[in-house]
Amino acid sequence: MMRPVAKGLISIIRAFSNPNVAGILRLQTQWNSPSAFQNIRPLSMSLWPFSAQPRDFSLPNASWSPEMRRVYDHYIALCEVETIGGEKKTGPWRKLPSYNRTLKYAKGGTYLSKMIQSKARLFTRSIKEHGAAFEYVIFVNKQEKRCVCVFQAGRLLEGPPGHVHGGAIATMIDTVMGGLAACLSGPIMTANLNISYRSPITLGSVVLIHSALDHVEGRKTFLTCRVTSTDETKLHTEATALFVSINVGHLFGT
Ligand SMILES: CCCCCCCCCCCCCCCC(=O)SCCNC(=O)CCNC(=O)[C@H](O)C(C)(C)COP(=O)(O)OP(=O)(O)OC[C@H]1O[C@@H](n2cnc3c(N)ncnc32)[C@H](O)[C@@H]1OP(=O)(O)O
Repeated sequence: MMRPVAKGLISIIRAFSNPNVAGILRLQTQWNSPSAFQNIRPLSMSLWPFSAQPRDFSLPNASWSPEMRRVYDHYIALCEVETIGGEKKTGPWRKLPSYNRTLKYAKGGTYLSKMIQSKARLFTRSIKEHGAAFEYVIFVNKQEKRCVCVFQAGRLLEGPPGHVHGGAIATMIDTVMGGLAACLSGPIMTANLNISYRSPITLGSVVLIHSALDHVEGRKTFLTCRVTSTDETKLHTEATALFVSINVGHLFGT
C-alpha cells in the first residue's frame, strides 16, 4: 500500500502538470486583489494533499505545568453552565481557538512574495516545540467585555537571567488586548500601546493577563490590561492600548 506522504508527493507532481495550475500562475499579476485569492483558494486547497484542518494551539499539552492546567480547567468550567433542570448551556466565558495563521493571503505582488507569504506564521505560534516559548489560552467574557489569558512563559523567552523578556511580555499583552478588541470591534490594528513593568516574571511560571474594555470612540477602541500572578495578589505589568478599526482592505493596500 502506498504511504500517505508518497501519495501526497505524487499529487503535488500531478498538480504541477495540471493545466489549471498554469492558470493559477497567470493570476499572480492580480494577486494584489483579495478577490482574486478568493477565486483561486478552493482550487489550490484541493491540490494540497495534507489535512487542511487547522490545529488549535491553545489546547492542553504535556508541557503545561499543573498550575497552567488548574487555571485552564477553572475557566473551561465557566464556559458551560448547568441549568436547574440539569441541562448544560453555554456559560459567560468562551475559549478562543488559536491557530498559527491569521489571514491565508496577504499583500504582495510577485509569485516569490506569495511563496514567502505561504510560509508566514503568527509570531506567538511559530515555535513548534511544546512549552518552549508562548504557551497560552485566551478566555473571553463578551457580556462583561473582558478577557483572561493564562500564559506560561517558556525557556526561549528569557530576558534578564531567569526572567521573561520585556518584549515577550509586550507581545503577549498586544496579542491578548488585540484579541479582545477584535472580538468586540471586528478588524482592528494596534495604534498605541503603553506598558509599565512593575515586577519581573519568572521564566517557566504561569501568569494571568487580564484585559478589559475601557471605552469606544468611533473607530477607536481603548482597553486596559494587567498581568498578575495566578492568585492575583502580585502585579507584574500594567498597560493601556488604543486599537483602530480598519477595513480589511487596509492590509491589502486597497
Ligand atoms: C485584521 C486583523 C484582525 C485581528 C485578528 C485576530 C486574530 C489574531 C490574533 C492575534 C492578535 C494580534 C493583535 C496584534 C495587533 C498588531 O500588533 S497590529 C501591528 C501593529 N500595528 C500597526 O502596524 C499599525 C500601523 N498603523 C496603521 O496602520 C494606522 O496608523 C492605523 C492604526 C490603522 C490608523 O490609521 P487610519 O486608519 O488611517 O486612522 P487615522 O485616521 O490615522 O486615525 C483614526 C483615529 O485614531 C487616532 N490615532 C491613530 N493613531 C494613533 C496613535 N498612535 N495614538 C493615538 N491616536 C491615534 C487618530 O488621531 C484618529 O482619531 P480621531 O481623529 O478619529 O479622533
